[in-house]
Amino acid sequence: MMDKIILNGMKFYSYHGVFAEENKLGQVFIVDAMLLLDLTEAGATDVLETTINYGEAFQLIEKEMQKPSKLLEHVAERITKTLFEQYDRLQAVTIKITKPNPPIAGHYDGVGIEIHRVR
Ligand SMILES: Nc1nc2c(c(=O)[nH]1)N=C([C@H](O)[C@@H](O)CO)CN2
Repeated sequence: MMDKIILNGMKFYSYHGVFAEENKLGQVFIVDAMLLLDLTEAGATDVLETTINYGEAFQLIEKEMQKPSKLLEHVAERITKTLFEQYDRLQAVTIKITKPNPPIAGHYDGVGIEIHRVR
């Protein structure tokens, strides 16, 4: 079982979507990220440089969320690519993106996607 760094419920106001109104008005997105890596060394040494700084990971995710895409799948793949490029120690990642208020009539908590990628 792999160790995890978890960033849950990150909220961003962004402009992703297949409809022009979404690209123009924007909406709230919720991102959950799970970074899988070995945390043994950080646990033993108490040194930040032996792990992934989740504050820095947040900023990388925030930067990707600011670049508009049509599909949530594309946003999630961009986030994954950035994290793998930035962190050699990252072995796998799960990214979930939810739109709580998309332009879809009905009652629901949200719609979205989740991807899991292994290096
Ligand atoms: N699999 C997906 N389906 C849809 C997406 C998406 O990103 N992935 N997006 C939309 C619209 O942008 C949505 O916000 C409103 O219908 C539709 N389906």
